[in-house]
Amino acid sequence: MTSCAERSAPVARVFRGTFMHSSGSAPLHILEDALLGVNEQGKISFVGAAHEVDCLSKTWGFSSSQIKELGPQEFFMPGLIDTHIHASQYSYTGTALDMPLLQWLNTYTFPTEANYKDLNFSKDVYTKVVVSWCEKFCFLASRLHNFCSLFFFSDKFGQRALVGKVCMDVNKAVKHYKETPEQSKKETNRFVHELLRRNYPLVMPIVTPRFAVSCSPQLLSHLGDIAKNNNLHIQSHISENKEEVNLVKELFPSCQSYTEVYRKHNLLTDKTVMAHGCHLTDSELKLFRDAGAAISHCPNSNISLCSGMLDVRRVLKSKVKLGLGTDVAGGYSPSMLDAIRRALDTSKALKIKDPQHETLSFEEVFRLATLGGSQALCLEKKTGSFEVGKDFDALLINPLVQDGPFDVFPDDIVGTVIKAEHALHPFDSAGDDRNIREVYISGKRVVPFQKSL
Ligand SMILES: Nc1nc2[nH]cnc2c(=O)[nH]1
Ligand SMILES: [Zn+2]
Repeated sequence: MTSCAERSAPVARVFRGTFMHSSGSAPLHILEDALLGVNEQGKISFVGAAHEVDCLSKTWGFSSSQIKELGPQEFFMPGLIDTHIHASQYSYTGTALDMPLLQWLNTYTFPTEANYKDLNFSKDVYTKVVVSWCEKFCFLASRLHNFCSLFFFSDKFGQRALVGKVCMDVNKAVKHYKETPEQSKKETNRFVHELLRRNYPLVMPIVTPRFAVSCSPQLLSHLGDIAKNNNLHIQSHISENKEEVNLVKELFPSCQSYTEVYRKHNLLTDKTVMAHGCHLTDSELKLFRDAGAAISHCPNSNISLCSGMLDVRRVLKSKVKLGLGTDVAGGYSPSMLDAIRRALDTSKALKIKDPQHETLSFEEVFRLATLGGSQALCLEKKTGSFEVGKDFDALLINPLVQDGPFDVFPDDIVGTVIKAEHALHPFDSAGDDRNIREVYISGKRVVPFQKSL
């Protein structure tokens, strides 16, 4: 909480109610009857107790009529951060999950993604993607063609996003769906510079080699150079399935491990997030930790494609940064609430296999979906929790919404700190969009949508 005395810029919004968020020291903090101020730049100016209202209003120059009061059962939580999702696979979400990874890519993914050459098709899908995913801040992995419309729509709808152009120059199954290393380098440079030139406040480029199987060493080197020269984020896939791991060993015989392939090409940095990592060895986890690179845990996809089960406890003990991802369409749900549930399920399945396994707590998974995601994307100074100076990225949750997905009995959730926690559990376990009354990104309310958008 901030003291009453430190004032910088005037506040634009003040909220009073319950706030739930995480920190490095505790997976869940519940601030009851708190006041939170947001300045005109969308940053959190102060977090204080409601009984300090007189002092805070004098310091920050707001009147009591400006305070927006939450209902007794409502609470704010940080926005859910999806650290890995394929915008271009949105059109077949929930279908075609009957094959293991490499066959699935060849049979469904590559032919579908090749259709994005059609500008109308790509615009149609990308608008729906950004609108339907607005309950969280996405991290969108785009593909070879027409990716520019994706960052345009992200900006238009006030979405925070890292947008990548998928790069691949090896594709034996769908031969027309690939580029040469030179084309891929040129297009990535064009994409990066166009996006940087537009200077969108919340949309940034991310360098995206698809994965080592579909990239030549030459292409990996080009992409590593682009990321390094422009200090960019990097995303890819790693050690998702055992067949893929063995194939990478064959394709890159001079590298000690899959992780080494990326490290050698300057693609393992503190701004790297790699999806999956189910089969990483201890020495690979050490490479991740040393580089400050992160893993995106995508449990729905890992189960749906029978890829493996990531031992999150082991990753956390190795001090590797970790967030959650939906990995649509390998994962069949674009909801981060689903990712939370599947992460808990996977942790429990590991316990069934090995009774010594220490399952993740509900609160730990909540932290992975919020603060963990911001750390994985190297955005923890900007978002992920309600700290002064961070952007106000938040969901306003009403567990008692009429005709909602579950019943909560008001007497159970109003009152003490222990009881307030009981509002979060049913939302995370059984809630859905109906419970998300409002979404704020960088202080701006983006849901419900404004008609002018
Ligand atoms: N789940 C998943 N894994 C991949 N590995 C390489 N490409 C992909 C993809 O599109 N989805
Ligand atoms: Zn993926």
